[in-house]
Amino acid sequence: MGCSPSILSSLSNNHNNRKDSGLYCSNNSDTNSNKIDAHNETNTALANQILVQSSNKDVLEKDCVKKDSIVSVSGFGHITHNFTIIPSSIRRATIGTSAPSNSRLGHRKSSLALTPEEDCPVEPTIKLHDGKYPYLIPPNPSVRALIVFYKDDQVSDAVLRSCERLNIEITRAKSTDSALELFQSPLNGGHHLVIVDGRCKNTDVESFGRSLRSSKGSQYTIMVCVVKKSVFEKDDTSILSLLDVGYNRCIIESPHVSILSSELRQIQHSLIRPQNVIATQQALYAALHRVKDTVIITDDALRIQYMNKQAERILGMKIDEVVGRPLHDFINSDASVLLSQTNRLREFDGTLSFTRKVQDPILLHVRAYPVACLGKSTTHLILSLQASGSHEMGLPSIPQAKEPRGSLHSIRRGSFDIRSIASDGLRRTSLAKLSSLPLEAPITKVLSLLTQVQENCSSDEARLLDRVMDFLKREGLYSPQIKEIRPEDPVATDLIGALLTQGPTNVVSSRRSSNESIIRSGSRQSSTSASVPKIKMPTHVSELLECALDWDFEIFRLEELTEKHPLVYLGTELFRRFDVYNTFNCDETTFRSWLIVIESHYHIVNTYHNSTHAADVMQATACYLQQLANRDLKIMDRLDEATALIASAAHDVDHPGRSSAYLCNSDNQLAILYNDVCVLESHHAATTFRLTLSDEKINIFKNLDRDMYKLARSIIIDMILATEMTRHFEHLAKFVSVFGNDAENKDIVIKKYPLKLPNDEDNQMLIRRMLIKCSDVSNPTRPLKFCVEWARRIAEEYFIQTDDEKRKGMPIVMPMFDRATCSISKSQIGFIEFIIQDMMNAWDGFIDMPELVQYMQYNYTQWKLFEEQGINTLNDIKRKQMSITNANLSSMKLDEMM
Ligand SMILES: Nc1ncnc2c1ncn2[C@@H]1O[C@@H]2COP(=O)(O)O[C@H]2[C@H]1O
Repeated sequence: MGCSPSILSSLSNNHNNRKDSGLYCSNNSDTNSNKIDAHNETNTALANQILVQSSNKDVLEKDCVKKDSIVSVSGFGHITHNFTIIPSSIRRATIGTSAPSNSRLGHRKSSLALTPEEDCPVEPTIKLHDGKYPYLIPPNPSVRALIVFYKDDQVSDAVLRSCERLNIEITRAKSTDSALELFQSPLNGGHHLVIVDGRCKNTDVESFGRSLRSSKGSQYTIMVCVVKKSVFEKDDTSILSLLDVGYNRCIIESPHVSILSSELRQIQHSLIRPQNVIATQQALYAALHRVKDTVIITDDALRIQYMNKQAERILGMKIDEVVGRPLHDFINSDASVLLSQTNRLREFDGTLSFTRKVQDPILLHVRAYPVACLGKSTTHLILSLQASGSHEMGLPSIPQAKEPRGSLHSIRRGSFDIRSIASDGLRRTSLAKLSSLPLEAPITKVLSLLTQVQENCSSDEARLLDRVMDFLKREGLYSPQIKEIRPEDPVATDLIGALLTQGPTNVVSSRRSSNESIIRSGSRQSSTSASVPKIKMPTHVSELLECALDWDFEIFRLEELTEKHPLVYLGTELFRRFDVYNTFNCDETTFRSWLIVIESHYHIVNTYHNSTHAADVMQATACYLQQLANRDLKIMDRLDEATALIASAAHDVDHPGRSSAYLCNSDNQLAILYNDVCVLESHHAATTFRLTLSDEKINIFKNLDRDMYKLARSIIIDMILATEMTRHFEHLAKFVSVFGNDAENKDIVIKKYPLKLPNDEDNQMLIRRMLIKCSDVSNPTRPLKFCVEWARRIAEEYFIQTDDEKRKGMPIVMPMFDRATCSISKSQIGFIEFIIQDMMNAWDGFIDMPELVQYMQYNYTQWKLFEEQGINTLNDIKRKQMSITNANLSSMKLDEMM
């Protein structure tokens, strides 16, 4: 005889599930139901991820009681059920609390609530967390059944008693008409289960089934038909017909409660619960369709499965036009990084250009979250997109200074306050003027497109676009986006504010044509005739310099041994080790003379910004270069190495021991010369070239041909300017957006670099900038005794500036850096937290020097300890230094320190 009843019914069940599991939310999902073959479990798990990972999650959580967060979803019956987005915290808190098991009529619980309910017959213990993302608990409401039996007999009695046994809430109907009415009742309809007596010849069970299935909201209802045993025994097609009209299951009549109970239990587990899950997933898609984020979901083969309304708007396409098509069809930039990251279940964060239907391509900031719903490899990719340039949401906000501190020095207030710059009319006129010029910058094009969009959108959307355009009109789209500074931490606020406050400035780009990566010999002969005093390298100095490439190099010992001329000695050694003389086709004497002149232009009286700092930065640079070379990444060519060493040696030359802000406040000539913008770094770069070119004897560039000189010059200038702290977050953000920000990326970098980066001059520039930045502020990542000494030196220099400002009645750039009151420990904690930590993590992720992070973490805990112990002033620090020296902590091995 044909198939067994359960096989037949499960076939039918699959069929119906497929029909009902469209990814669209609508009150009649049937229209769209065949478009997407959604795998129910997969989608449910996927939906969990969406709820959790939506970048609007916070908003959703905050707004959970607002009307906006209630999304109507057609659920069981044609009553529209409210799906309330419950904050995960609340959701978790409700787990395990008991809900009344049989909440009967009147107080009907939402069948789609995301909280589990206690009357689950055999609720398996559900793990809420897989370590990374919480799971969604499938809803398990008490089941409500509509029992349609035309007369009472042993079978109907057994059905009713079985329902009772299983705590199934029953509504009875004695005719198909009244059954339909009950099912469609707004108050009590929309049952999970309908059991129909199919034994009576006179009733048309098929047409009842059809009518019920066409009732709104019946797509999740399980329909069961009780038939005579003989129907199965005869090879008759009536069972198939019943299944085809929408019954999920046909069961054989039985007067035995035990048989029927077990049938019903199976139905509950295998049919009703999955339907609940599908309904919940549907609700999530409904919510997703309305969120303001732009969301696209693909399957593992990167075929688009879903995009929400916002994505439709941005790409100018309807969901029907994209579903099933490869994501590549819509991306017209290199998506290999996205692929490689997400294939490895790592998130991708970057910018890609997307094709649109009619308009020009659009640059979108993409966050891609790979999700593994089944097994361990990616099954879905969730893409959250934002118009590039408006992704300040993802970046921390600028700290708000409590009070303005002097003209240029307070942190820019309310830089995110949005003002409409011009009225609509004005804006259009000026754009019209601009577009009549024979020039067009990409940003002008973007603005004019946005203005066009504004004409056809709602006033809310137009206001939002106004904000977007305001942002786009600002200079420096990557300007500092600073982590919020805790208001109770005034020392950190002061320091970070002073470091990061100043208008951004453009950095010279250093493009190199592909055939220029090898240094050609210059035409002029090297000048060996210069009368440079020979520097004798005393034995103890040369012994010390054997460790010139160790991260715990004794820089202060060198300062002492060389009577405060460490740069000449260390520089000569490092130039030699990196074969810079050959790279520049220039003799050692010229380089040594150059070092002497550069060192002599560092101010010996500065406690921090003196030539020992320059030597320290050069040494850190050399360590990084060596590490890159050791890893054979071919990131830095010989010119890169030489210019990096030169830039770091000269990066603070002629530093006056006062900050740029001080120079601006005091109308210093340098501030006048550089218009208050990037004053010190511009001066260091200019001084480097002025000194070098002023005398052939020290002109280390003299043997480079013109092109090579220009290239070297642009790299050096760019690197020196990159040490300007006001653009710290900009450089970091760009670096992280290309190379990621954690150690997990180390292997990716190794693998991708040789393939992807050598020709990519922009990326090369990011690495060079990051390299010098991480050298410039490497002091918190050095062994503790060096770290403390640098902190003491910078604090002293800050104090001297504050003393000076007070004496001259000038605005005080960092009022907290007053020698009488300042907590040096606090300043170091803030400096590490806000400036150093993220940067060093990202750099270690790229370069693979875990000691940087280990020392940094150790030093950080020590500063915390010092703070607790009340070690704050210079004298306290000096005392502490003595004990550190006695304990000789710096010579401890890292693992002993941890
Ligand atoms: N340990 C530190 N504590 C506080 N500020 C620091 C420390 N190290 C470096 N800095 C600051 O970071 C700045 C980096 O650029 P500069 O060398 O011009 O000036 C530096 C100091 O102002």
